[in-house]
Amino acid sequence: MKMGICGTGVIASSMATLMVGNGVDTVVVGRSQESLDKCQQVVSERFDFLVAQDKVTASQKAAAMGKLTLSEDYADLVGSEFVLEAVWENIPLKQEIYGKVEQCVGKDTIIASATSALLPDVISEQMTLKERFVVAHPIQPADLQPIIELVLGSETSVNAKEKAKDLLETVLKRQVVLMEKAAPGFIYNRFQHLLFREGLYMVEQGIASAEDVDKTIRFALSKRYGSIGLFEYFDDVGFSLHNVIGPSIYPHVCSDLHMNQLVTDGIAAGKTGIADGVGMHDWSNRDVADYQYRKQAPYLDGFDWDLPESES
Ligand SMILES: NC(=O)c1ccc[n+]([C@@H]2O[C@H](COP(=O)([O-])OP(=O)(O)OC[C@H]3O[C@@H](n4cnc5c(N)ncnc54)[C@H](O)[C@@H]3O)[C@@H](O)[C@H]2O)c1
Ligand SMILES: O=C(O)[C@@H](O)[C@@H](O)[C@H](O)[C@@H](O)CO
Repeated sequence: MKMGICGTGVIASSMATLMVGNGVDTVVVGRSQESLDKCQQVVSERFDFLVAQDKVTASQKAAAMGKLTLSEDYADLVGSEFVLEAVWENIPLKQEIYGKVEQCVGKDTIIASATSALLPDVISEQMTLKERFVVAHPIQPADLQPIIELVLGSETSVNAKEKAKDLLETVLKRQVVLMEKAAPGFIYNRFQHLLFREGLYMVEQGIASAEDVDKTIRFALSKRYGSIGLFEYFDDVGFSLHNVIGPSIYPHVCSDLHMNQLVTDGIAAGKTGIADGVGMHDWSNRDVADYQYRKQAPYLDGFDWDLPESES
């Protein structure tokens, strides 16, 4: 089995880890040797983490890394069953990438975008064979988090849908959520960005601190919906109470259609998050390594890759 990835960033690196970790011959196409080397380093570090967690042996890591090919040449994608585009969330760039990929792969190759929110019909509009295009939206940490949202374009064929779903489920061991209709942000990001917007709004309005918003999401909302479904609880409480409570809240939540000022101010000030040491939190006195571990920990029990064994 051969797959390809276009891009060398956060998602490309984690999806490359997932692919080679499930025995897939994987070609990562990047725009510079420097970015490709960085991608390979991140994949190696991902495996080092899994070795440290006793999920992968050093021999299995070596076998998996042996399935990773780095290239600046799209022609090396030839023979891929599935090519994932994971470049910047920029429509013209994505469309440029698809044009390059289509010149190098067969007509039955699935071309997928990892886009967080963009509509498949919009980003695939310049493609020659739109019927083989899908959105396959992973969720961080993309190599461990099992859910992947599969979003079809209006011209995506039934064969392409079935092939994409099968590859994601049987080869990459994902739990596929197949959208009934394409909608910007799909399911996950529509909810996540509502949470982001409202949390930012509450901090801006002095209603709550970033710390208390985090605490409420972590220890109340996530705990509840980590074991029961949103609508299971909705039915548990019953429509009548929601019918009273909901409308007493709705007029007071943030309904802005633009990004919160806190964020645009932070970008202007170079205070954009962990990368800058300060964002909604001051990371100078927070344990980033602990945060990164907590981000992965929930998925380690379910780790079930078909790891390749070393030939040696
Ligand atoms: N970061 C996340 O949490 C996340 C989660 C799910 C989906 N996504 C989506 O995945 C995609 C990639 O996001 P990311 O977070 O990995 O971004 P990133 O910034 O980490 O990586 C973007 C990559 O695009 C590459 N790139 C830019 N121009 C290029 C070109 N001309 N040719 C080839 N490569 C080029 C960059 O070198 C970089 O490797 C986006 O569509 C994003 O919305 C991101
Ligand atoms: O949360 C994720 O992993 C993804 O849904 C991403 O698409 C990404 O984090 C965006 O939400 C960032 O705004």
